[in-house]
Amino acid sequence: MPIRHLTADAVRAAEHAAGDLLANGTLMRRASRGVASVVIEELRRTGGCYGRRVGIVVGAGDNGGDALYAGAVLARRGVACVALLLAPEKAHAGGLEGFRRAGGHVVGDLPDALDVVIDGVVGIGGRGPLRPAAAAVFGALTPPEDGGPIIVAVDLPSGVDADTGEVHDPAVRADITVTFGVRRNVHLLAAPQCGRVRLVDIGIDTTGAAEADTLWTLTDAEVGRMWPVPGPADDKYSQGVVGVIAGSARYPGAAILASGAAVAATSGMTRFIGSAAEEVVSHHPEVVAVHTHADAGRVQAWAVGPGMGTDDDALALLRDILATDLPVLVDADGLTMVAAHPDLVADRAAPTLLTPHAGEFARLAGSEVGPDRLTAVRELAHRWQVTVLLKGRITLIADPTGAVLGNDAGASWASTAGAGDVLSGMAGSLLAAGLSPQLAGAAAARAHAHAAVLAARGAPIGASDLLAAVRPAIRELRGVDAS
Ligand SMILES: NC(=O)C1=CN([C@@H]2O[C@H](COP(=O)(O)OP(=O)(O)OC[C@H]3O[C@@H](n4cnc5c(N)ncnc54)[C@H](OP(=O)(O)O)[C@@H]3O)[C@@H](O)[C@H]2O)[C@@H](O)CC1
Ligand SMILES: [K+]
Repeated sequence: MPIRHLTADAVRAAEHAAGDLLANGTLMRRASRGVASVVIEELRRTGGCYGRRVGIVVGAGDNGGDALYAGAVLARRGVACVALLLAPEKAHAGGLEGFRRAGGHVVGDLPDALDVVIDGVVGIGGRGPLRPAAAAVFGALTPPEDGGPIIVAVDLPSGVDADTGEVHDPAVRADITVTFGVRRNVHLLAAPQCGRVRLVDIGIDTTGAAEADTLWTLTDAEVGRMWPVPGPADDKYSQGVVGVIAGSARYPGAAILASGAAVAATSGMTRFIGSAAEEVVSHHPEVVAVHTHADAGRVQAWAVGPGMGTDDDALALLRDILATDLPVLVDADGLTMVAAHPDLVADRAAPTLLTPHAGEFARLAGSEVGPDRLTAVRELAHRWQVTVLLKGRITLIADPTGAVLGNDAGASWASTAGAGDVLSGMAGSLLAAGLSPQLAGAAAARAHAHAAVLAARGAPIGASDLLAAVRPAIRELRGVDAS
């Protein structure tokens, strides 16, 4: 089952559906025990609980209540707990009483030399950036890498939007985020700001949430299982033939990278059309490369665009390809032409996957992506009735129905010239193998990100290194031990 992320409204609806468990405070007690056990685990990992020091920053709502009840659990374990109340008159009364009774102290300033700071400023009820008092507290902390406390956020790092993941300035940057029942959009969309996300079961049922309130992520195992590999009855044609149109004789790089990635991603055949046909074959002799569409032979899907140029010939070729009833991925120069001639995709009934980065997206949509990337990508896919893969550290893939899959690359090593060409070839290959545009995009994004991490191992890479790591990445996702 893919991992589900919900909007704040959908989370609240699930909490309300829990009835008495919400009303009698059971949900909050479970949530706070979850926060406390994550903090205890962290303290044990670094020497134990007794005599360690935890500071709690408490806001005006139930998020502060979670933090105070968690402080009470910690205080009973012998942790020295202090709480700074940002709005003393609004602090959660039951939580504050429990905290004091367990031996916690309320302070006017956080002391130095804390081991952990708990961010209980705001959760899903927060709006906008940290207010000045909270900003001053977090701004004064020494970063963990310089010996300062680690920051554990309750539900989400305060100052980051629960639904859009917009990181306001200022906002908390957490080392660990503890959330309850189900992940929120923020945990994917602002993953780098959340640190490690720990999900605590509090006994709510979130399965009834509407698709419009849901953002999905595939697990590695799911990507591994859906990756097409040859079966006993397969031949080179039955696995899907992909056609790549990329690069030029003058700039053959995109052609070589995209077709190489298509070869690496699946075992079927790769065809190529373009003026760089000879260069492609010299790098990848298994590619059947020709100069014109008329000579190309049959394919099951096309990946078109990287480095192909935007002149009249390129436009005519793109028009021909998009006029077929085959699945087509359009990237880079292809997107520039589609942005200028939306009629190219307007009447397509066959699956279409557009793979823009933020700049290309703005050209297609007519406005910048903005801070709400999720809504932006959903709207463009709906408006154009195509699947849109918006690239970034967090890649979002929206289909025309509004369903969105997201992929956190986990690192930014793939931010290198030519990496997009590799993604096009991989996703095109998966389209040819019969995956839907959304699954092809999401699976390719996951394997691409994994390949980047494997290739980099802590040092910068180029797209050729990334390409070389595509097979090892697929192997790992499939759980195959190659040794
Ligand atoms: N319901 C349950 O049983 C469960 C709930 N759970 C927990 O409750 C949390 C939601 O609690 P919530 O609804 O009380 O909202 P919450 O996020 O604490 O704060 C909102 C208040 O903060 C303020 N404020 C707003 N923006 C601000 C800013 N930028 N900077 C500073 N302050 C700001 C604003 O107050 P104002 O000062 O404007 O009057 C507003 O009223 C949820 O995330 C989870 O942790 C769990 O225990 C599971 C069970
Ligand atoms: K928080």
